[in-house]
Amino acid sequence: MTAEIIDGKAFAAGVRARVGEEVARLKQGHGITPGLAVILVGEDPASQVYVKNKGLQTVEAGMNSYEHKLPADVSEEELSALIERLNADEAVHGILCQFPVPDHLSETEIVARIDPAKDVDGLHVENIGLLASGQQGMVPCTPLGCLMLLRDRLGDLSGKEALVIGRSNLMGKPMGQLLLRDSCTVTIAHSRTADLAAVARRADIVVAAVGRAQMVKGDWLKPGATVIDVGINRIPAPERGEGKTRLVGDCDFDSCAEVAGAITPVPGGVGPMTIACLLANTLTACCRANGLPAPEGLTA
Ligand SMILES: NC(=O)C1=CN([C@@H]2O[C@H](COP(=O)(O)OP(=O)(O)OC[C@H]3O[C@@H](n4cnc5c(N)ncnc54)[C@H](OP(=O)(O)O)[C@@H]3O)[C@@H](O)[C@H]2O)C=CC1
Ligand SMILES: Nc1nc(=O)c2c([nH]1)NC[C@@H]1CN(c3ccc(C(=O)N[C@@H](CCC(=O)O)C(=O)O)cc3)C=[N+]21
Repeated sequence: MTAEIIDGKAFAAGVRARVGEEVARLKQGHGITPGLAVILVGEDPASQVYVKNKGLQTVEAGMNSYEHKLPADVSEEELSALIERLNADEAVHGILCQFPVPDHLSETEIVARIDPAKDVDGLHVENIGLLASGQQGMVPCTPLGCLMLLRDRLGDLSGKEALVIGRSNLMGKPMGQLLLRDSCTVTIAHSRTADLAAVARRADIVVAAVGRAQMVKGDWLKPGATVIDVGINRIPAPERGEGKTRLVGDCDFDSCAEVAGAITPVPGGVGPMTIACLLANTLTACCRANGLPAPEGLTA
């Protein structure tokens, strides 16, 4: 069997277009423009690229983008003061602090200071609690993007055996919650899981969020399984020239594509969906802040 390639890049473009239409409607009907503030601490080159892309796509969707670049040695007090200002700013509906941050700052503390209603990353304990208890909050962007791709391919997910590999707060845990909410039978695996290959062989859905290049092999999969590869790993690519690198996922794409029914590529799979869902979450937050119904199909 040769898997269908799930085109996350094209799907994400569709989500962004839909967000753009809803933003235009908000502007016309209510005179409101959603705004997203992104905070970048330090000068990590990969983070700079992501933040730039987020800003460009935010503006493309018709929303306001506010970038706050802080020096790597910014104090916790200064960062907190900025978050307080953004919490109070009515033009700002979403706030994201790009991670990782330098070691002297605490990601937990940063997230705790963001107004939960503006927490478009869905990382605040209030949003985690709302998701875990089946209530409406902000859902983390990457799991939301994965869920959209799965629903699009499989329709109703109820009764499916789903395996999430990885238990991080950012990815594995919320992904498990979302799949449970859609009535999958969910297994969350991690570094202590015994015989991961045997667990994977039962799964109709495999979401890999491990951070280990090409770890999941084709012979671990149930034939026809749907595979969502969240991993973004840069590995040496001497075939492209000396010192060159390329991006690969957590799945060994070639062997997995022989067995899976469908699989997301890296790049061009989950990554673009993350940014599209960030825009969708900002729109959702803006609607809720203004007492308007959030557009359907753009949240979980
Ligand atoms: N496409 C996108 O938009 C995004 C991509 N990513 C990518 O997704 C990947 C995961 O990210 P994140 O969740 O933040 O990573 P973390 O490092 O926070 O979590 C990794 C998880 O994988 C588990 N793990 C590690 N090794 C193994 C193993 N050998 N077998 C089984 N499980 C293992 C760990 O288990 P334990 O808890 O036991 O240590 C941990 O729960 C990364 O490649 C990251 O770059 C992340 C966010 C967004
Ligand atoms: N507060 C916070 N929230 C995040 O959601 C967050 C973060 N910090 N820090 C870093 C991770 C990683 N992340 C990605 C987003 C887009 C792509 C993406 O667009 N990837 C492209 C390729 C990009 C490239 O070529 O480098 C793709 O997969 O096709 C990847 C990874 C969001 N993260």
